[in-house]
Amino acid sequence: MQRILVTDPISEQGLHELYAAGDFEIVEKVGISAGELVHVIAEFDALLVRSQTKVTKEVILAGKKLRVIGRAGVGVDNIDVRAATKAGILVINAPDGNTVTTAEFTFSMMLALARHIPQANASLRSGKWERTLFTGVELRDKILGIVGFGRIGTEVAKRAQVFGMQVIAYDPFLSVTRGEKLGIQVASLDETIQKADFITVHTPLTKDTRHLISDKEFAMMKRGVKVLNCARGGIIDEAALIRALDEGVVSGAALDVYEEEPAMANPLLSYPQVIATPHLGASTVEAQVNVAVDVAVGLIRLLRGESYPHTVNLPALSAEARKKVEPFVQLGEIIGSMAAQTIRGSVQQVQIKYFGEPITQPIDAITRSILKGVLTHFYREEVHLISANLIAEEIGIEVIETKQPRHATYANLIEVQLSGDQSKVAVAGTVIPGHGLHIIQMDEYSVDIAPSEAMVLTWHRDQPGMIGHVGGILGQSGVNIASMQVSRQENGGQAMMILGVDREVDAMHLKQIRDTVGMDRVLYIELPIQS
Ligand SMILES: NC(=O)C1=CN([C@@H]2O[C@H](COP(=O)(O)OP(=O)(O)OC[C@H]3O[C@@H](n4cnc5c(N)ncnc54)[C@H](O)[C@@H]3O)[C@@H](O)[C@H]2O)C=CC1
Ligand SMILES: O=C(O)C(=O)COP(=O)(O)O
Repeated sequence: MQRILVTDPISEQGLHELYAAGDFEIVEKVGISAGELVHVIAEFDALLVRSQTKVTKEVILAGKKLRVIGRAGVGVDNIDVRAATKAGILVINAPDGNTVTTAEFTFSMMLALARHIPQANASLRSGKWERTLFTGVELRDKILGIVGFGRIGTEVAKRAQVFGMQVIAYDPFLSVTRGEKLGIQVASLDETIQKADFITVHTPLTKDTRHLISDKEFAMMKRGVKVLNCARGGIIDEAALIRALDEGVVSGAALDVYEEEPAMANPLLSYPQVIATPHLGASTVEAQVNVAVDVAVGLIRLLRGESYPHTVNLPALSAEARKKVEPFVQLGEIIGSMAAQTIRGSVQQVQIKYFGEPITQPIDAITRSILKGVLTHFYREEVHLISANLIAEEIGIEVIETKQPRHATYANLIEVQLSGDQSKVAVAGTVIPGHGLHIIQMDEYSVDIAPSEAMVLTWHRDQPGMIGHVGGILGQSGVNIASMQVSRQENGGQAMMILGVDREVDAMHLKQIRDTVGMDRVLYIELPIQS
């Protein structure tokens, strides 16, 4: 039975999905220490977290059976996604379930900031009646700068417009056309923060967004600006924010997230102009049910070998798309593997040429599979579809893809050309409906053979008796020949033979074949054929 470990508080409904599935063992260890997590993770197939659990490289390396990490929420910055990718572990999240909740929360913070509600509440409770001290500002006619215009940024903008605010936004993926449609101004980061009266950030925390708002940016802002961070601690540089508060550039800040959480001793908490909450953005009953159910369903589906749309480190495919692309994915791995096993020396470049039907498919899936086929032969650790691109990048293999709508002869064709320090090799294959996968080109040789798990390849002189001789040696070794193709460049010139065999050919008999007069090269290869 597959085992799922839950280490953060997940709504009952989400847990119910997991228990009700019936085919998993669920272990709840909320609040587990980092050390204990590293210790126990080896026993689990899946891990379910929110933002408290730090899924570090150590946890991932210790998770020998781990296949999926589920994040009940959006941000995955508490998970070492790169390490998970390299280990072939899928990371999934639940990005839709808490969008409105977090946008409503951000808006509540903006109103609270504009009207000093938390400070006034604390003042009255301490026995004071301070009406003039807490004079606020209207949101109407103010400019709201939104940095990061994804799901949450968009929902915040809609609410701001209803309050009569003008919205200006910066997001590298936000087009002017979309901005016009939504009635907002699309601008650069600098222009956004220069013009705004309120600035709110809604990007993920990445190496590019860490300290996106720092001293240089605060220096550009209007004096008296109010800033909000209900996205991730670290997008706004906290030390720079302190300086901006001290200098009076920032007149108020609303923070839900911190560079270090829990934020027990954060100096920003001592500033009366700062209102602060303990990472509550997604904490509504509704959002917690949504994200927990979404990610629980995702874990169940993926552990059962089905698909889930919100995969962080592997493009998601619908069941229908998967079915269509599957034959090309299989073909890709086979020809990648065949090319890798036939090249002499190392591989520096993988050139993939797609013709016809594959270009209408999610090609990333085929390319990953080709790389898996190539790298499995060279790389010391297991290569997965999830890790293939990253491993190729890390070991410095250049990957070039070209796409042609048509091929002169075949309705679909994939060619993989490997170039290395010593040689080059090209293998091409096609999928023939009703007849499966066919290898149709091996370097300059045209062939037509269905790939099989075990194959013998020979390069030799085209001369009488070669086929019989090789067949005889294989027969003596007890290896049955299941299929065969011979191809030559010219009569009496260079030729090659590809044989599908029923089992492995031992070294002694391979040497006998190799020693045949006129034989240049002999290889026994094994291909990743899926039954
Ligand atoms: N306080 C809380 O409890 C919650 C916080 N969050 C945080 O909010 C973030 C955003 O969530 P969603 O809107 O759902 O994600 P999203 O992926 O829909 O939107 C993020 C946007 O940021 C943009 N972006 C990325 N890099 C950027 C850059 N350098 N400059 C400007 N824009 C950039 C992206 O293009 C994207 O449009 C999450 O990553 C998470 O960290 C999310 C939910 C709850
Ligand atoms: O979904 C997100 O990114 C959040 O920040 C929510 O975090 P949480 O699940 O409440 O710890």
